[in-house]
Amino acid sequence: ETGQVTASPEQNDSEYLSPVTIGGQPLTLDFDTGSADLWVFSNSLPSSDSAGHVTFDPSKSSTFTPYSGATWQIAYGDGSSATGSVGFDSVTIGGVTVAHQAVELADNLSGAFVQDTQNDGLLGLGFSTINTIQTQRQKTFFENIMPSLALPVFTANLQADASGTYTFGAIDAAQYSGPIHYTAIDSSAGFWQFPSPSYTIGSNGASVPCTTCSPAIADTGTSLVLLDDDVVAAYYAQVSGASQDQSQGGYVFPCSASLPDFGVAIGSGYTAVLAGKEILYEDLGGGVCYGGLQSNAGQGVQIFGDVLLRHFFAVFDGGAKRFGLAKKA
Ligand SMILES: C[C@H]1CC[C@H](NC(=O)Cn2ccnc2)CC1
Repeated sequence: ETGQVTASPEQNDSEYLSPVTIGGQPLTLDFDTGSADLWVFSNSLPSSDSAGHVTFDPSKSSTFTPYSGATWQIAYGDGSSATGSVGFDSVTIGGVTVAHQAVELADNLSGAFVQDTQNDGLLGLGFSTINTIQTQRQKTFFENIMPSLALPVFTANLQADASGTYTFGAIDAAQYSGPIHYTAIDSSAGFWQFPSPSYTIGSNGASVPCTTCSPAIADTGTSLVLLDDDVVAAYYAQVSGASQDQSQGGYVFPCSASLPDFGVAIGSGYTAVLAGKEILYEDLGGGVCYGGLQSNAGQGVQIFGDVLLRHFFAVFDGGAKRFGLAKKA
């Protein structure tokens, strides 16, 4: 079987939200390849937290079964967090159903989630080695559905300021053109992780090999591209007027600045290039703009988020354990 759903951007394309049905109840979730928990706003949240959100009410689902005693707690790279209880229910995405999916019910969450009222929770598409359910971690939707899919894959075709697509079980030829450039992934840390041994700056920028470059992860749940400090410093050294602004939390530059192209190696065979204008992430006002490339704060992994992914067709191959990028159709 195969399934397909829309991926609708929030402001600044900061995240993408997709429709999911849980126990017959429709919710809108952020599909996140950088984590492995499926959690939802639930009716056990105080109304001050759930106001404006759609909440899942297990008592209204005829197929929900509690996982008594199980708990979960997650913290994300942006400092947001959530905790709660667990049950199992039927989860359907684009017509594809997992009958007994672990569904994590939030009964406490951080302010960032409360304020983001279009988001009713997250659906992790990473590997279940990093699922946070205790005392027995549970599989992701993709791991559960994989054996039933025509192909053991899902693809992400995110768009800039427009609705895109997640597809499960097929690599839709209508969504890309030319070759898919694959790299093997190492899932041992729970991520779609691969080496990124070089980068390029400028339109005919020579490839700069970096033996010390941290491995990269493909992370649909992160808005920006978060790079090793020396790489991001090398980029903004080429942007006149750029500076690190602690109050804005990263590199800013005059909105009128000329931005060089930037390319990152996807494994050792392919460099994914972003046009300079795609590095302008947000206009902060007063002629100051915030960059889409920022530091990973020495996390030892480079995080290739939506600023990169939305310019390509991305293939997450769970069967062959590989990740690929292609030009969009
Ligand atoms: C080391 C990496 C750090 C960044 C992590 N990504 C996220 O936290 C994405 N996310 C989801 C909700 N809010 C943010 C992935 C691991």
